[in-house]
Amino acid sequence: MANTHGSLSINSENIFPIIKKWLYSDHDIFFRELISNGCDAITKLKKLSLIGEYTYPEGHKDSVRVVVNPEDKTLKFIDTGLGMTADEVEEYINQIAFSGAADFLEKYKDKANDDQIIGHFGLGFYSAFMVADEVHIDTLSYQEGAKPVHWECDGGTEYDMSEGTRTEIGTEITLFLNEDCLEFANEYRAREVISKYCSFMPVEIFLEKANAEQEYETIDESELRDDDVVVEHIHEDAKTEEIEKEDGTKETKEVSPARDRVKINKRPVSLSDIHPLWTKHPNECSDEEYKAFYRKVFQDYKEPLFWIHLNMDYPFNLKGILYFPKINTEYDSIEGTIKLYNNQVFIADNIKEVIPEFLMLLKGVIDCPDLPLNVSRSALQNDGFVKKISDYISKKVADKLTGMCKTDRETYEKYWDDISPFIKFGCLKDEKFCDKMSDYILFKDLDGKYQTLKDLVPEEEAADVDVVENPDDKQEDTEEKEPEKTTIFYVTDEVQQSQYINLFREEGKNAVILKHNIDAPFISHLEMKNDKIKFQRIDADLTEDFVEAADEAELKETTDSLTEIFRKALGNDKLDVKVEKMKNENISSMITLSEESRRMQDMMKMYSMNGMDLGMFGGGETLVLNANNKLVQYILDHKDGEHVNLFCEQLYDLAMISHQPLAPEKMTKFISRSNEIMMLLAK
Ligand SMILES: Nc1ncnc2c1ncn2[C@@H]1O[C@H](COP(=O)(O)OP(=O)(O)OP(=O)(O)O)[C@@H](O)[C@H]1O
Repeated sequence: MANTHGSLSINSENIFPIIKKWLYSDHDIFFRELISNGCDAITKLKKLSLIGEYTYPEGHKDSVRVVVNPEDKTLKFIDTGLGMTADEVEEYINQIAFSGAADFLEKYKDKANDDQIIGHFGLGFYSAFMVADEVHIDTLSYQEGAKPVHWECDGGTEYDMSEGTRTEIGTEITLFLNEDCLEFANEYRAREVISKYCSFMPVEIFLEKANAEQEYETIDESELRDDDVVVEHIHEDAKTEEIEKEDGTKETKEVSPARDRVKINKRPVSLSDIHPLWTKHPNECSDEEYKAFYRKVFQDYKEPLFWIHLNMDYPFNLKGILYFPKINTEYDSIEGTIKLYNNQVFIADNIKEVIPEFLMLLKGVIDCPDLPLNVSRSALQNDGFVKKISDYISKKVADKLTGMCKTDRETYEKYWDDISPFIKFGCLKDEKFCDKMSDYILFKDLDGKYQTLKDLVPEEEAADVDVVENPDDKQEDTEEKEPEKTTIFYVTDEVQQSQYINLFREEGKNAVILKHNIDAPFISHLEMKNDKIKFQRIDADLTEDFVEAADEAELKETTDSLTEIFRKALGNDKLDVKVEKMKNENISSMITLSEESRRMQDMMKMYSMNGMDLGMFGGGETLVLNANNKLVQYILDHKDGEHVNLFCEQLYDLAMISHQPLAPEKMTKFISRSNEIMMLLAK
């Protein structure tokens, strides 16, 4: 072949400085591009062999070898693929790849940040110039009579091509690293990058260091494989030990038998697992394999709760495994990772255009060969196909969860506390998911029993509820009525709200426990979707079940007196006081705060900045005093008594404590007042 010198067919004077600058943020990506080109070439040759166009030489083994050479500052990528003829180098490298790179730049030159390009697919071979001043290709095509080709380019727009010296079919790409990128010739750095992008590529990948000293390992002769290079056969004699018997005599015992061992050249270990678990059929995978895969990929040594294996061929190809990790109760700290692959080539973590947002709280891998990846993220967002993938994934997750709830309720309940924040978040984010899940959301009650919304609000009851709850409320039929609602009582803190819980229990009533941050927005969402239900925290109001019927006039009089006494004692003339005759006479005082006010306060707290005065959002609480309680009666009868102020303050604080945590200065006062009261007792 005649030596050629040519000019690459692009307009720009020199695209390489642009490529370098452009893709600076993750310029380790050239590893992926070059290794996946090698894998593609190997796959193509395999196909040719399958259709009888090519026969592999004896002992052939597919591999991509990456050879780092820190002394020479080079990096080589050597594959056993189909290679290229001179014409092909001309076409694929000089013309197509360059125009690909030029197209790429043309398309994205106005985009401000490179995050908009998924994985920079389409840049391919020329990504090598992101780190190298000069690149050589040495290739030999599988085609009969093909001559080896040597190609080189020093990062300008000119290349040289001549006959090469390669004798094995395949391609070797040599990068002469520029000074800024010498790190990539470091074995450990190279290993790190290859592990990041190529852990599951479909071809074995071996990393080597040029001129490294040969390492050895010793194995049993029975384990010897054909491709091992034997250095030495070693016969090990049996090992014996002398032991003293009970009667004092000695005996020689064999501790390990004689064996034949072989010293061999250390076997290279592939950096890629060419059959990742997601490519297998779910029936072929054991629980242990799923767990081991999880540990390996996510470096998480806590066991996942369970997993969903996605496996579909139609209408698009998608495989993957989603794990539900064990989380703590604060959903803010859940940090998931969904790794996206395209034909076992890693693309990126957490691409929100493809993976539904709420699923990012999980950990998992998704391989979708049909994804159009050489487009910008904004284009992906508007791509109907991508939306279908995303919908499919969330549908599958809902199916798995509902299926589990139906067929294995016990396990579902066992996991519920861990998975509920995730499911509730999903319901807030994805209407379809919410609709599918709505009958499978569990509510844990005060007895630790799990119930669905249907159990809590049977349909007939919801429809008839006006008869039950509001017998007097027979409005004119013509007027449009608000639908009557069933109230579901809930507890957010079992310790703090224990006084109310006890009241509920005494009356044989139940409540559900909703103590996670996500529950507040979640119940609002449920109320919005279902106009027959209303959630009310257990301390929002005293329901009629807890109080006795009383003479209204008498109660009003008592209320007026107690209001005056308490307002004076607490120095708060806006204090709301309500007096009730409660069935349980041991309760002296309680705080109620209407559901609406409390939710508003909680919301304000959540959105308020640090250091913002929350005092302005306080208030609205009502102090409920029990007219049946002896201490309250004492106060009423001794309003000018010596210690009445002390009692009033203490009663108020005691009521407040079971409603919300006391502010620091109030807590200090409460403690010193308690001491004072004990002192009085001691006298
Ligand atoms: N190691 C290789 N062995 C054989 N052919 C190769 C090799 N590397 C590149 N080629 C040829 O050069 C072409 C251009 O490569 P390049 O990496 O630029 O783009 P691509 O692989 O087609 O697409 P992508 O953008 O997805 O990488 C390839 O399509 C292939 O035909």
